[in-house]
Amino acid sequence: MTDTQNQLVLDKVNVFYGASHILFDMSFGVRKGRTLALLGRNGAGKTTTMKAIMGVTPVRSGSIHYGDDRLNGRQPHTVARHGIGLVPEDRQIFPQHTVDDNLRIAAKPGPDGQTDWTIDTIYDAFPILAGMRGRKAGMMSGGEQQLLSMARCLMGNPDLILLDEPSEGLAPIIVQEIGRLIRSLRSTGVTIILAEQNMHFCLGLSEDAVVIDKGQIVYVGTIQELRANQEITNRYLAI
Ligand SMILES: Nc1ncnc2c1ncn2[C@@H]1O[C@H](COP(=O)(O)OP(=O)(O)OP(=O)(O)O)[C@@H](O)[C@H]1O
Repeated sequence: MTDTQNQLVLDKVNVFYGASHILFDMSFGVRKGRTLALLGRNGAGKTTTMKAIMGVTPVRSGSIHYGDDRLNGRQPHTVARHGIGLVPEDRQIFPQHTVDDNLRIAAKPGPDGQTDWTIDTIYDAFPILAGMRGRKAGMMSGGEQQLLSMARCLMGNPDLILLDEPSEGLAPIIVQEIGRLIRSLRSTGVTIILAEQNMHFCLGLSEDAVVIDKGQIVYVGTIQELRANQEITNRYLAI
């Protein structure tokens, strides 16, 4: 696999929070149109990796490239303008606004002017949201808010989506719905990084996998090879 096939490349990325060294020489690539599972236990550094890509958390050394563009050192809104969308772990919806307003506020064309996702295509893809478009977001269940957060990200017509633990703490029925959505997103050709603690959730959803532990990469390969690698799964993943 050469770097030219990669849409996003992290090369020896180091991140600190104050004096604490959090990510250590993190290097991996994500290929266009593929889904990569970013796996690791609680506190392994998955969210920090996503925040570093988005420009929310500064990178001390190393580089993050998206195609030919260097992302590190750029502001989050500039990274977003390149076509990268984050669905954050804490969802970041506007609780006082309706579902419809939450979606309309997030509407913008993608980096090449594409507008595949509109309020209508979103409601087609997210029938649960269509049924509650007038409801205040703060009055929705956690799972419904997670769907809204994903839908808000799509309203920005991204080429690369960072999904931070979308299944965490949710009822199985909503986890299934989120899995269905990720599968249908994949069929649109979008690139996805899916941060998860749960490898099994990622099995039918991703081709590639990176496992991190204490801010260091301990596995890069396919998810099927990872599944068969008991040494890594037992040691670094909560199964
Ligand atoms: N703002 C912060 N200041 C200091 N340390 C932080 C901060 N945010 C995270 N950390 C630490 O950085 C490490 C990585 O955290 P991170 O949230 O990236 O992990 P994670 O793999 O996403 O885990 P989780 O599943 O808990 O979200 C942890 O040790 C965490 O305590």
